[in-house]
Amino acid sequence: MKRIGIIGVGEIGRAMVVGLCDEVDTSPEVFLSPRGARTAAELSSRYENVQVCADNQEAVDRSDVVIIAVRGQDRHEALAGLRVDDDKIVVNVMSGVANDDLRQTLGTDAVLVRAIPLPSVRERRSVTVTFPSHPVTDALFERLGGAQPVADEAAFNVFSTLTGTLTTHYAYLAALTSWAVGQGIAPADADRYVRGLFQGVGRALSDETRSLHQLAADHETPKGNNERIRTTWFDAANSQALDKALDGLLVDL
Ligand SMILES: NC(=O)C1=CN([C@@H]2O[C@H](COP(=O)(O)OP(=O)(O)OC[C@H]3O[C@@H](n4cnc5c(N)ncnc54)[C@H](OP(=O)(O)O)[C@@H]3O)[C@@H](O)[C@H]2O)C=CC1
Repeated sequence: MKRIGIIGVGEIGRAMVVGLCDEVDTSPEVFLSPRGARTAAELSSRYENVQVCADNQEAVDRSDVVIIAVRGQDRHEALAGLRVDDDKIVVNVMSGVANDDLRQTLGTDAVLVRAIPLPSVRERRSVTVTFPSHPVTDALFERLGGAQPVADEAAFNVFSTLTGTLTTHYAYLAALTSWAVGQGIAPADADRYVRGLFQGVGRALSDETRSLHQLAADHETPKGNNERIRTTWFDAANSQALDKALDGLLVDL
């Protein structure tokens, strides 16, 4: 396994380190940038193969694969003046930052791979979309739950748009809970019930022999309660509003 540097040790940087290092037989050497100092210190004390570097350049120099995981707006400050030799492999996880843009900032001919790791890489349970496919980065993300290379950056952006819907899903569950509380149900009871309900739904998703439409149909009695809510709330107007929001995000990526 290659030596891995991480520039930007926040939520996603931490999730990747934990996924790579926690309870595995062999883990790579990991070199962290110093910012996000508390998280970096915690990770280096937890895993003996993880070290915090004096600066971003040292993290790059000691690594074969460099993961750029700062917020997009911080990239110029984080990367300005950084020397990235052409034999490195750079993984760009910054949402909305194209590889051409990053190449200009870094001024390198190194291989650049975009990736969308999600927080569940922490448990090695998340499939990570990548572009372009590269054997080293595909192997890296296989260790974290799977790699799904896509054909071009346009397809990458479609998947990136899909990842923008995650917190809406949680907010939907919170809205259902609030509605029940409004009907007089104790908050803890409503919360526990909604979580359990949708954990069951989540587990059913792992049955890939059934299409999503089939799964919906299997949960629905004709003219029953589920059909009623689906057709009265997730109606054509609501569905079009969702498409419009997704189209808008895709255009802006
Ligand atoms: N969170 C997610 O689910 C996902 C995030 N991403 C992408 O990953 C990137 C990071 O997101 P996330 O982890 O949530 O963000 P965080 O804000 O949690 O982490 C960003 C980290 O970058 C550090 N940083 C800021 N400036 C510098 C610098 N000059 N040099 C080195 N490190 C620096 C920050 O340090 P400090 O705390 O000291 O400011 C912080 O630790 C974003 O571009 C985002 O689009 C991609 C997929 C999913």
